[in-house]
Amino acid sequence: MNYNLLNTSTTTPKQKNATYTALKKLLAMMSNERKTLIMAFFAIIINSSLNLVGPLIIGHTIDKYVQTKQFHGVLVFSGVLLSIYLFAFGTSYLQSKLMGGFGQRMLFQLRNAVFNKLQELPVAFFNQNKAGDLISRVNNDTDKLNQFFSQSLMQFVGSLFIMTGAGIFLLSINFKLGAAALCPALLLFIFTRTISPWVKSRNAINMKSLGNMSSEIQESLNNFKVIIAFNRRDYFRQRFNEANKQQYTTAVSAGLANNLFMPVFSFTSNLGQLIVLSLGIYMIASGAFTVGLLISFLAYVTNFYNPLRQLAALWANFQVAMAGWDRISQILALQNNLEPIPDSATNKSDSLLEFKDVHFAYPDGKEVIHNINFKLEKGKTYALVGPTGGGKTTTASLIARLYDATSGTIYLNGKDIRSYEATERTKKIGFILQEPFLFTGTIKDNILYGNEKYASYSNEALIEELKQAGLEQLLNRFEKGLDTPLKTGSDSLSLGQKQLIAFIRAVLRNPEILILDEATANIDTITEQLLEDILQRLPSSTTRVIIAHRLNTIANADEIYFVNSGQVIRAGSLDDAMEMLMHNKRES
Ligand SMILES: Nc1ncnc2c1ncn2[C@@H]1O[C@H](COP(=O)(O)OP(=O)(O)OP(=O)(O)O)[C@@H](O)[C@H]1O
Repeated sequence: MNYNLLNTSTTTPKQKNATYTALKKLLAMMSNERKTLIMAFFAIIINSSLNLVGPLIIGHTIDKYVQTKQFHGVLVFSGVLLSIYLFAFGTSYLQSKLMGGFGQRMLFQLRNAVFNKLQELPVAFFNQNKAGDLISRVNNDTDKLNQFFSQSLMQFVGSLFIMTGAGIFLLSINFKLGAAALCPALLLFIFTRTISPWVKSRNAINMKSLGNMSSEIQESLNNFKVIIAFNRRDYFRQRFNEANKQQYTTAVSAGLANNLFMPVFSFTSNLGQLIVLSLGIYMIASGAFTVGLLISFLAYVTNFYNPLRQLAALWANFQVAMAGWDRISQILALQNNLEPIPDSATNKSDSLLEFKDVHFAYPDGKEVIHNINFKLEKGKTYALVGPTGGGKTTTASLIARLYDATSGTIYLNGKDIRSYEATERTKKIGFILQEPFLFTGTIKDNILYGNEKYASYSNEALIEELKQAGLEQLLNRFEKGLDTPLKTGSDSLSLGQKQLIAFIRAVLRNPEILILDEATANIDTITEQLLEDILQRLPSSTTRVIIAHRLNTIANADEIYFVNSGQVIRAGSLDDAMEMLMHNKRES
């Protein structure tokens, strides 16, 4: 499955209905907000109606009371107008409050939905996408939608309402003149429909480049030590400058596209007035129309085109929001291709773990594992040795089902490894990675990560368990023991210390298969010996898979596999493995 979001744009012109489909999906997510939306809708309709009657009352007051100097009537209608304006203020406030709350709840829900989806996706997804771009989608793109919904949607509805009212008045006073006045609006409609996909694509490109810029910032912040050590500040400054420049260009282009609506809408409004004026004067001259009617007609044309002009700005916001939604829905539409599948009854294996005719290629790369076959038995220790880039980590990743084989089958306890639920599989297989990742929290939080069995244990009870497994000596190396605070990305711990915590975490889970991928590479020889003793004390049924470059670490292995150029060969003894490594070195 292709997880590369930048190669799966949903904004191609081919997908004509993409906006509407996206909108429908978005509204479906908001189904529990129906009551709020209906209330806000009525508030804006009442507000718009009040705004429509205002001028009528003013006209009526002038004609009936001002011209006849009946000041009592003027006073009464001023009071009526004041009440109307106060009521309009109330409905406008209510609408803003409802939609502001709705926007924030939607933002909260959307960010949760996108983040939860990210948690579900497999390693291949994260290999193919940059963290900076993903952060931009979770933060910026969701906010574009919030802005549209909290600020623009109901204005959109209100403007549409006033415009429709004015349009009906125009057509009912004089159909022919009304139709002529509305003609430019038809042209405008065609123009908007034609240009909208282009405007949306400008906005999509702009958001993509914003994501790209976030990736640049993220990369340089993550690797600041290397940048400083190699004095590459200029290089990153230049890369950031380029990304920023590109962002500037795409933002200008999107801004121009968004702002194109406004002058075009103003022009059509003026065109409408001009048509009414010229035709109206002609009709007055031929006796078919009156001056009074022409004045009210012009007022309605203004009432029709003014909200239309406002709609232009709102339409641009809508395009920005839809481009954002496209980018969000790309993530939401992804499926984890590592979901459990039904187990096929054939070709069962009698080993603890078996690779049968396994081939593997990374999603966007060439094949790196070629037709490998090997078995792991219960309780034995296996070593994977071989040159850098030979395929050891990839083989281990396949055992842990971080990826699925491109072809062939991997059996765990005789069942296709793909048929296990993730919780069951991760309980059986423990993996200590080359670069262990620790979360913000304490050592206790980190070693109990994903371990339900000990989640409710007190420190004392947990220390007792650690003692049983021989792990307490490792914990004692940290001043505050279980309560030692850790910070993500902080350098308060050495790599070796991090490896120790990852080791305790994996061993405490008591997995059936424990994979150590260069897990002791940064640990001193004495501590390494201690780890070796702990490994020896694991239950006799535990199978160990050790990947190591230092051959002394695999001296106790029952079986050694030589992994080179995507092939896994049984190496025999440690001496044979050494010979294979030396031979490989001489050849390369
Ligand atoms: N995420 C990835 N995407 C594409 N190719 C990858 C990825 N990870 C590894 N590879 C490629 O797969 C091949 C095997 O890599 P692997 O990490 O399995 O080797 P290794 O034997 O563990 O190396 P080392 O001893 O350096 O850890 C290499 O050619 C590498 O370039």
